[in-house]
Amino acid sequence: MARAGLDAVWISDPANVRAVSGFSSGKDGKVLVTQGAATLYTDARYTVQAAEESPLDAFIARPPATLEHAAPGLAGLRVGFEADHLTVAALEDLRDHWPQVTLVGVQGLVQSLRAVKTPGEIQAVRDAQALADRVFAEVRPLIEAGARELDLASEIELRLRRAGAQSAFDLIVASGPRGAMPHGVASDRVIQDGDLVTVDMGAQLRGYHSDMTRTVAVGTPGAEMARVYRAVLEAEEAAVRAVKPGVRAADLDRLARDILTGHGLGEAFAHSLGHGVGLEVHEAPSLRGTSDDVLQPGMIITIEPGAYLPGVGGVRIEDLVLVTEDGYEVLSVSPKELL
Ligand SMILES: CSCC[C@H](N)C(=O)N1CCC[C@H]1C(=O)O
Repeated sequence: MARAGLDAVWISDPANVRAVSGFSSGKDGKVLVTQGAATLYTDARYTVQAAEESPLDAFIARPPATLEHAAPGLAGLRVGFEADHLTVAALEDLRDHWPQVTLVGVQGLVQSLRAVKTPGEIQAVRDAQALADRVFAEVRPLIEAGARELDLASEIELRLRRAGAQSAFDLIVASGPRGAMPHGVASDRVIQDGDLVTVDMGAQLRGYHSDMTRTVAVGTPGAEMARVYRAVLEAEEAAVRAVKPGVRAADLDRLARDILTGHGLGEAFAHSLGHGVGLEVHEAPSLRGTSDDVLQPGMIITIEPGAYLPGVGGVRIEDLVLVTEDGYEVLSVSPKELL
C-alpha cells in the first residue's frame, strides 16, 4: 500500500478476498485493509463460515450497509480499488457512499503477493496435482477409438468429485483435427483410430488448482503429427530444465519458442509458454514473451508449449512446476512418452 501511495485498499476480487482473509466464499465477501487493520465484509448467510475460516473481524451486512459502515474511517484517505475486477456500477456505488474518499484504481497489488506460495499453499497445489495424476491414470485406458470426448470428460469430472475435489476448469478434450483448438473443450466427437487426443485437466481442491496437459495417441498417428509431438516434447523438456530462481519468464518463453521455430512450428505455437497456478488457474507470474516477471522460489508455474495446425490437429504438453531454491520440481508425474 505504501509503495502504491495508498492509505487503504478495498479488495473485491474473490481470489484476493480469500488470499487475505481465508474466507472461502470470496465472491460474497469484500475486505477493507487499512493501516493496521483489516475487516471482512460478508452477509448473514456466512456468519458461521466467516468466523470459522477467517481470523479477521467480520462485519455482517449487505451493501450499502457495508459501505456506510466503512465510510467514517475512510474520510480524507486515498483508497485503492481493484480496477481489473470492480464493475463500473460497483465503482459508482463506492463514489456515492464514500464522497470524501480519493479512489485510486490499482492492478495486481494482491496478485503479486500471491505469486510466491506459502508451504501450506504449495501442499494444497501438490495434493490437487496428485489427485489429477491419479484420475488421469485411471481414465487413460478409456482414451480409445469409439469413445466420445464428452464421455472422457465426464469420467474425469466424476472421479474428481468422488475424491472431494472438482474440475479446475471446463475440461479440454480435443481429438483429431479439434486438437488445433488450444481451448477445445470436450465435444460429442467420437475419437478415431490414429487420432492424437489432447487432455488438459486440473483439480480444484481446498480452493487451490492444478493444471496439466497430456497428448496421447490412439493407435498409430501419422508421421507428421508424430514429428510435431517430438518437437513439442523437446521444447517442453528444455523449458522445464531451465526453470530456476532469477530466470526471466520471457526468456523461458523464448527458449521454447526458438526450439519450435527450429522445427518450423514457431507460427503454430499460438499462446504463451505458461502461467502461475494457485487460488486461480491463471495467476501471476506470466510466462509470456512480454512479461517482466522473474522466477522466485515458491512460485508454481505451468510449462505448456503447443503446436496447432488448423484442419490437421495439435499437440500440447504441460507440466506443473514448483520453483525451488536451486531449480525446480515437477509436480505432475503422468507419463509423457505416450507415442
Ligand atoms: C481455461 S483454463 C486452460 C488451462 C490450460 N492449461 C491453459 O492455461 N492454456 C491452454 C492453452 C494455453 C493456456 C492458456 O493461456 O489458456
